[in-house]
Amino acid sequence: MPVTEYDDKVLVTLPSDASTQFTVLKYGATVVSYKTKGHENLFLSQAAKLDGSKPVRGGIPLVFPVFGKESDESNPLSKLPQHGLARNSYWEFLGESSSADDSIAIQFGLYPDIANAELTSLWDNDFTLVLTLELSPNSLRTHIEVENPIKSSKDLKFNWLFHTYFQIDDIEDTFVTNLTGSNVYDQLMKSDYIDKFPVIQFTEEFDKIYSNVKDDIFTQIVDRGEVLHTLKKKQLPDLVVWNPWIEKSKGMADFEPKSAYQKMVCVEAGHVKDYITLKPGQKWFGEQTLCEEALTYQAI
Ligand SMILES: O=P(O)(O)OC[C@H]1O[C@H](O)[C@H](O)[C@@H](O)[C@@H]1O
Repeated sequence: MPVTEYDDKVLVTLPSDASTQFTVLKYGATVVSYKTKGHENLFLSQAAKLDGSKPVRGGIPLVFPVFGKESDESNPLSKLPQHGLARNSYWEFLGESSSADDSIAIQFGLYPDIANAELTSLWDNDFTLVLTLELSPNSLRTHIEVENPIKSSKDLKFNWLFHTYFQIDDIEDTFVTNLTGSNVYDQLMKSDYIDKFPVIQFTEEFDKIYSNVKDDIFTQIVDRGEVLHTLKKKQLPDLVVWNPWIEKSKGMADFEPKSAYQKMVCVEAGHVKDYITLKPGQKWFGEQTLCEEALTYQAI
């Protein structure tokens, strides 16, 4: 059975090989597991809340309409908590959207009348989100379409980000490639610069936004020369790279075991350096694909 719906989640398996599969919670439409031939690609904290009591610490949480916290109090988005309301709302499961000979896709929708009411009361905007999750033998494609409904009375301004937690073997043997030459904003140092290093390595807490990364660049997570994950994207110009390291891990109650910072890295594709603006009736889409590619160095 390629698509199995439960009360709180949906399990999707590849028609030709059930060990290639993903599981997505209806809460936040959060993918919490993505396995390729039985191998788990995503990190999920052992203390992650999967009961809808708080956003999931792991998998692929969805960030909308704001990345981080908007500090300008004149901006209505400043009323929302960090990373907005998509990851802490129950989405509507819309069923199977397509299936080819060896791929299968399902969709979820989110709109104000089913979103987290406490948060939509703080941010009074109309929106229609349709998330498509497509599984193929060697990839998981996540596609988001955002619409400002024609009946809306105002422009829709928003960020979007797939907050992907990748599982790795050892953070100190891991690097992230193909972001050399990008504009970087270091969220810890609060500084902007051009990245000159050939690869990203990790020796401490790391929290940087790489911006204006072209869609033909694909980012790879590499462990001692072996490519663990490849991320491709469309219409998502920014990549956030984050590892909480020791102290920040200690400060997150839902991050367990505390040593797990060594087993994960977030590489998050999004549009976060400025807001996308849609007039009533307009649509936008963004897409990421987690796939398998040989080690490929691309000059920026
Ligand atoms: O704890 P959360 O709200 O899920 O945020 C977790 C992390 O998300 C992103 O990676 C940000 O760049 C980090 O600054 C933030 O700490």
